[in-house]
Amino acid sequence: FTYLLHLTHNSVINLSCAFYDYRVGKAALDSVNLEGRSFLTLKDFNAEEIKPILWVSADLKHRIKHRGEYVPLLQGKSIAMIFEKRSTRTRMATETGFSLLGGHPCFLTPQDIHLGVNESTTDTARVLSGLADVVLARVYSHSSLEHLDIDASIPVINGLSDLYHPIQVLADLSTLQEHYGSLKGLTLAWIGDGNNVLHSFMMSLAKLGVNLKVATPKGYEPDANVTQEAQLLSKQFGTKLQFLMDPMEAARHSSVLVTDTWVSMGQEEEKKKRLKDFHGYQITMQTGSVAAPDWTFLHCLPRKAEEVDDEVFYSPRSLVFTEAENHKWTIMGLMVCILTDYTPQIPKLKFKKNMWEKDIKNRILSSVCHL
Ligand SMILES: NC(=O)OP(=O)(O)O
Repeated sequence: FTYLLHLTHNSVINLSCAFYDYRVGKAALDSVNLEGRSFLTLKDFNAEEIKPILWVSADLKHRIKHRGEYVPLLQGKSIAMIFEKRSTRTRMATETGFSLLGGHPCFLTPQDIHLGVNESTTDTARVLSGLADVVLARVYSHSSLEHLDIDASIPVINGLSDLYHPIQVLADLSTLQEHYGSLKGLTLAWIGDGNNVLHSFMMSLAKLGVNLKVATPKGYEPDANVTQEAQLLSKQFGTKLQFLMDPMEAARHSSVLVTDTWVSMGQEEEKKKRLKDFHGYQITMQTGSVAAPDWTFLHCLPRKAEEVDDEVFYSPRSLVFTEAENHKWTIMGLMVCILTDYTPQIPKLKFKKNMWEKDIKNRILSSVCHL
């Protein structure tokens, strides 16, 4: 019942947000120009650059999915998609999204191209720069992306590296923006491995006013340099950042519970040890029982039951399938931002709640508590 009230409340707030800020038009995007930019890490993007990507993504979702419009913004453009590793979501999201916007995607695995076999990264980067408009690459080592980016004259997008997974976090931010109507003030609890997705959260959340609590087993903490950078960001933007070992402590009063695989691609040999080390980190309804009343669950997928049980994973709290779909709209939004000078048609998104909205929420919560 409490959750239903929250859903109703959020719908009212989202509706009000939709009519709140109507500064539509080129002026709103003019100060930010992302054309020609590479997207290797959210570390390189400030809040005023992240927000337009989310806005354009929401706009494309609205125009194409809800209004059924044809929006061929990428007509005549091609993307080279280099995948050193498997993918379901990123591949499908990029291929179908790029095509939907009128562009041409080319999927390239190490079996299809000379890169890494008999052609250098430098030469491949220069050749692709003449044949495509953008490269998206999923690589083992982040340095491969940096190398590609130095030698390519077209934008390079990180489709996942050992250090960051920024396009995943764009999908997650857009999912939370859709669900909560704003991001500022939320607390996200990361429970699990200190991996590339967490690193991308650490490089972006503070800039958007989101607090972060991280619970990892000993030995699985995030990268030390990323941690240092995140601590500086949290200080700069006045958000809370905590590193813990206790999953329940991380979940306490948090709005968003997030986990990911305990065994990433390339770590299969460590599986037995990892399953043992992560014992007690599974997200269940008991974890949720100490979270904020309107808590939700995210997982970038693919998911294993040891990380989150079925009860949470398939519950209304779980936003995972919207999150997977939003991978497509946010990749499309990103591509449009870096390849065109498009201006969204929907009202600018609102990333911060008004005081009166907070007041309504508090009143609803307190009346529920008195029932
Ligand atoms: N979340 C994610 O990146 O999924 P894929 O590995 O299927 O692309």
